Amino acid sequence: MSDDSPAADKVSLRAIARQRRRNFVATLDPLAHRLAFKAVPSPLARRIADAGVVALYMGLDDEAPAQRLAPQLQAMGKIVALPRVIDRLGSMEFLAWNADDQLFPGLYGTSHPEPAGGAVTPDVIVAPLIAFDRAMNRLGQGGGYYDRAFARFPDALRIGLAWSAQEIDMVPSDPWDLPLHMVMTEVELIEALDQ
Ligand SMILES: Nc1nc2c(c(=O)[nH]1)N(C=O)[C@@H](CNc1ccc(C(=O)N[C@@H](CCC(=O)O)C(=O)O)cc1)CN2
Ligand SMILES: Nc1ncnc2c1ncn2[C@@H]1O[C@H](COP(=O)(O)OP(=O)(O)OP(=O)(O)O)[C@@H](O)[C@H]1O
Repeated sequence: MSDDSPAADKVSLRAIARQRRRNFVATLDPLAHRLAFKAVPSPLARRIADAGVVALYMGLDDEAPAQRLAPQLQAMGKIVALPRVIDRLGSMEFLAWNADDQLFPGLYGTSHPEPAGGAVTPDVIVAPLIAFDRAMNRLGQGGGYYDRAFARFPDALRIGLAWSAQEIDMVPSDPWDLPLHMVMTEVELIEALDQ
């Protein structure tokens, strides 16, 4: 693989973008951090009006804390789900979750709801990311978990959640990468132009 392949680009971009995210979160005003990502903006609420199941994720480290959207989504009548990593090869399922349900430790330091309830089909997938661009490309952890979930649930609305500092000029795109429909940051909601 040559050094200018998208894969090599992605590896170096991940390191740069993770560092930028870390610096941004470390210097963010604590009150601004505490208030971020708590409310579902009205254009998003309208867009997901007919959705039954919304998949969030439990924010790790400096990730945008998607779980904070859960109470409002539940008040809107949505079933909230969280991912469970099934193996180290990229398989993941989504499990229904109430904000007060216990979580269990999973792979890669993640935590997930009790699997006995069975997997659900998401109408909306809120995805973590390392970086995004205005063309709605998403750079993830590199495990291909969300790429595969997007491919498996092609009708789901794909929403990236990120701190504004995670925007970069261009995320290299591979053939399997599906663009996001929306990106929500602590300051704006970005919608794909063609949807
Ligand atoms: N909060 C949160 N939950 C999530 C994800 C995520 O990015 N954030 N995932 C998003 O996919 C899924 C799996 N999580 C992952 C988390 C970390 C790595 C990781 O650190 N990968 C290494 C390389 C692989 C390895 O260590 O074997 C790396 O990027 O250096 C991979 C997947 C499901 N749940
Ligand atoms: N739909 C798919 N089916 C099978 N493999 C896939 C699919 N999408 C991506 N992959 C594989 O996943 C790997 C990681 O892809 P990539 O570097 O784009 O991850 P990412 O989008 O940054 O990470 P993630 O989706 O986990 O957050 C690649 O090796 C790719 O071949």
